[in-house]
Amino acid sequence: MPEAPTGPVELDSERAFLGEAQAALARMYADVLVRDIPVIGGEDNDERFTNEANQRAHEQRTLALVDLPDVPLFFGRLDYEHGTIDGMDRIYIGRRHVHDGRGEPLVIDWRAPVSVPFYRATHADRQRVLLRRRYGFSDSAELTGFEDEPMTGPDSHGQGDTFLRAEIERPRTGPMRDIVATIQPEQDDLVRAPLHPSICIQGAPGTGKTAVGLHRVAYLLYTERERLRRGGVVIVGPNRSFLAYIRKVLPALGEVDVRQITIEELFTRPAEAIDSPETARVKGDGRMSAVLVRALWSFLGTPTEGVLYSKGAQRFRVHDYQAQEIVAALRGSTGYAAGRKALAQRLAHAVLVMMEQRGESPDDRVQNAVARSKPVKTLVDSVWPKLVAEQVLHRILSDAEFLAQVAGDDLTAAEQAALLWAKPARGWKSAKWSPADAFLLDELDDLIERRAGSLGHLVLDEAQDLSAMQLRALGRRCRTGSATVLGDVAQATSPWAAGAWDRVLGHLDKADGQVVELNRGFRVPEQIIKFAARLLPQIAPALGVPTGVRTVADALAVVRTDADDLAAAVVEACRTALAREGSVALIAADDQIGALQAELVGAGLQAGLVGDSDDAMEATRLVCVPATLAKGLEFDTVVVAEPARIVAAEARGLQRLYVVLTRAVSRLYLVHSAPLPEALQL
Ligand SMILES: Nc1ncnc2c1ncn2[C@@H]1O[C@H](COP(=O)(O)OP(=O)(O)OP(=O)(O)O)[C@@H](O)[C@H]1O
Repeated sequence: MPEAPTGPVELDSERAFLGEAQAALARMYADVLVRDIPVIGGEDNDERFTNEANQRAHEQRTLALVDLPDVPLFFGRLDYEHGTIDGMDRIYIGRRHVHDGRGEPLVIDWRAPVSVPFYRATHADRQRVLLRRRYGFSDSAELTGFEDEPMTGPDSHGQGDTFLRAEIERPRTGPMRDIVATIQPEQDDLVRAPLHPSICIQGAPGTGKTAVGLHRVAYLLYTERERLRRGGVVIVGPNRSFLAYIRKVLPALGEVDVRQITIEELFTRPAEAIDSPETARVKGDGRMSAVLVRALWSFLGTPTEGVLYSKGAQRFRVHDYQAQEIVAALRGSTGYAAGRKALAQRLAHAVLVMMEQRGESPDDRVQNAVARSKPVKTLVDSVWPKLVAEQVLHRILSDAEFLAQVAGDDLTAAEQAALLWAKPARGWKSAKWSPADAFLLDELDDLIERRAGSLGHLVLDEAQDLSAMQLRALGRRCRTGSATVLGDVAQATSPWAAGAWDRVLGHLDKADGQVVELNRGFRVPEQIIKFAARLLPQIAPALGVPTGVRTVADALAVVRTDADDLAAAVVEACRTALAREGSVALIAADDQIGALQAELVGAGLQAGLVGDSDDAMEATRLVCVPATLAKGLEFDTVVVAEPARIVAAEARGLQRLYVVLTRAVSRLYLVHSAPLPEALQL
């Protein structure tokens, strides 16, 4: 943060206030620790559940009040016109609410309505604010200065920008930081957007999508805590390295109860087989949903015999044509399992009607007994067999004739061929399922027995990579909740990506969601983003060129070497990068990164490998990143080795390169021996 032009006396008094607030937070923490947790006597399920919930709430409240050593308690101040807010002309704004024990607030939560002008007030619309003050802190959260922006005098443009720039360029040392002190107005709009409808944010690299998504979660938990507590909030990210990178943002904002997981972790079936990219693409395609419906319902037969039910000497016959009518009426009008139950009940009901016609007055218990009787069960089992999802999918993937019949016009012959197993498992129980199969099975599970899907809010980061079938599965878990969808179509690297955002929202079953765009790039300096954007006409021609909010001197350097000298040039570039402050990454194709890491270590540099452990990015200042794990990450300086090899590694290699080139906050060194992709040649 810039050293602010402030008088030492005032700075001292601000420091004293910070000390007071810290002492107050410590008291709040101590109060919660000693507070008794209510315990209800008894051991039945309800009581145990309530006791556990109370215990959990207490633990979370305690955790939320821990004073994190490197997170300042407040970052801003607003001086209001007298009388604007009850009893307070000045508020300190921080990550959480701190009070003095007598009900007087010392620090106001950034999410409270009175804090909004900190982010939104302008000279043209100052919202009764007289002065906006921003504080600077050292890495150990020591108050080092402040900068004032009087809102009444002449407009001193750019003070906020100086702060923003300093905050972005503050050297990175570990996981992602929150941006609560410098949220920009266009970001604030999205952070504070209501829970419904869902929103979808398309944004170029570094426009703050992830940051906005996380702050939005914190905001929604503040405004809708009760509603969201019931269903829960889940953040779905592309891989463990990314989740490790963002894991500290919400706790720093006082929110410790949000699950952050990969999509595979949300679905519990272990993946034991691997699909080719083309097979995975077809399995992920939204057209598969119609194929699954047809496949499932094709297991239904037509009754050729009716039911003969005997009670004592009496016989009751439901004719085959009656059974056929019942099956036809039920087919497609209910879930599969519910239809099976309903068939048994309707057949029993037909028997009951006959009993009544013969003068009996049977009740519900009789109907249930008939529904469970052998003749009814025999018909139901043969016509509407009990099924599990695996049985249906096993048949689709192993029986070419069956697949052709249920594929209808939805899949081409080549697509059907891509789906079929080369060596089908003998039975469904011994089949090995791939990651893409998990979503087909999930959809079949739901077609068989519809699930509730009660998540309160779902955040999907890097959503451009999700397939239609993945999105449908996610949407099913959040039927009544809402979603925040974050992504960039230019960064779609998966062969199964679902496509345009309105389609993504449709697959999620949130077609009323609003698509908004962020286009000010905060992370990447202008020179680098312009360079990377030369790939856009090939990878995402519909997108405009993003803008960078900063330029950095010597941001981009391209080094050409012979193939034999590549490793040495990479080591050299990493050494140069390490001479500056902040984090450094070497990014290379997955099949090259290991060898380059060995070269770095051989040259005496400490370099961990992202993907090896959750804390790889904190363990060493220089890390090696396989290109496929770079998404969503950022580093002060990035060295990219051999871009052509990154491009050649996969079908959407140019998109992957675009991701890789846009990871740098300050500097990008490109080291290559093979020619650069044509669009990047200088
Ligand atoms: N308002 C802001 N104030 C300070 N830093 C910001 C702001 N907005 C974004 N940043 C910073 O810019 C960087 C990029 O943000 P983020 O990772 O959220 O972008 P993204 O749009 O998700 O990028 P990508 O598409 O590459 O994943 C982060 O370091 C973030 O902290």
